[in-house]
Amino acid sequence: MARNVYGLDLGTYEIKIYDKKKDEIRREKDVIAMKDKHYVFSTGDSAYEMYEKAPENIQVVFPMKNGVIAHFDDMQYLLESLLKGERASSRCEYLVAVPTDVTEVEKRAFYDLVFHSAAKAKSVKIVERGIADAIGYGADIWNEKGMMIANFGGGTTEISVLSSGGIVLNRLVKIGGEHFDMSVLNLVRHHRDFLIGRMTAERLRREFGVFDQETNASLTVSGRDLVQGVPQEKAISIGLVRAAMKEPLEVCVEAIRSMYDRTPPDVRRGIEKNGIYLTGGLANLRGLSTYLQESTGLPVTTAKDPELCAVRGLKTIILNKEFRKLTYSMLDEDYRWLR
Ligand SMILES: Nc1ncnc2c1ncn2[C@@H]1O[C@H](COP(=O)(O)OP(=O)(O)OP(=O)(O)O)[C@@H](O)[C@H]1O
Repeated sequence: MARNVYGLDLGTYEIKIYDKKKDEIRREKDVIAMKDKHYVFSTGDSAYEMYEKAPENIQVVFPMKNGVIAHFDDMQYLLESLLKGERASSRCEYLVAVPTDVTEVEKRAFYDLVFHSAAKAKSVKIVERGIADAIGYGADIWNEKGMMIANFGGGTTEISVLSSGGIVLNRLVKIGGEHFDMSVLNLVRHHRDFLIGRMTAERLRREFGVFDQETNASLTVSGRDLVQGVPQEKAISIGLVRAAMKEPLEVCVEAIRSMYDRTPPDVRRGIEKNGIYLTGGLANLRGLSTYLQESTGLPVTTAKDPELCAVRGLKTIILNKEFRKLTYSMLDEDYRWLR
């Protein structure tokens, strides 16, 4: 049987898989629900639906934390269940996008995860996620002499400066959608004595965004009044949500600024011309590009379906031989030299 090739973008919030044989991209929440800490109850989107609603004996676990694998066994189970049907068939090839600014051990964990999840993996190749993102964005990575990609994801913000097909600078900031949501949740609790769930905080963040829009808008959400201790509905103002997002946003902007300052002058000229390319699901956040443009003074453009940029890049690499040299195996003797 002909072997299949998969492209894997294992995100903190969502797993995206490109299946070459079917020529389709699948996505599933990176979540697993365990019953009594031992038995898998559900995985992916259905497990995410249970978050904050499940009975006490069901624990909803997020196997990735800040862009790296935090619960190896859970992640392995999740990946196997997403790739089920393939284990018994022919030996498959895998191309995995990994963040650059992580330790060797964390990077190796991605490799081991895929190699041991799919029993018959013929090969597992790695590509830096910043590169996959740039290719998925549609950038001419071989000839472009300077570009900056900022991937705003669920648990991280990865900023990469690329030139002539390689990464010049990269930084993984451990702030993503979940930190914005926790910040909203905490501010609402302190200012209104009102406890909301993380999913409600996400809803508020998505609704209000970070820029534009009328300033006296509000959204009524359910939660628990901490003074009376009873469930209630309260209107949460846009001002409170925006105030909560200010601090994490500023950390990301500061990281972009400092990377830009460290960029070599010739590469900088390219960034001045092209501006910043925004990718990752959080790039959908209303007003984010305008906010970044105003605070960095650089032009900013958002990718189409920004959360799928990296996996689209994996697809392009898999389908085009010329991109293969951007990938490497962690088994290569000269792996360290390659970095
Ligand atoms: N339309 C939208 N508006 C606002 N936020 C959104 C929207 N769509 C997705 N998001 C947010 O994007 C984040 C997920 O993005 P993405 O799928 O790129 O993350 P990930 O790749 O799983 O995480 P990471 O890259 O940090 O490992 C979530 O926090 C989600 O709330």
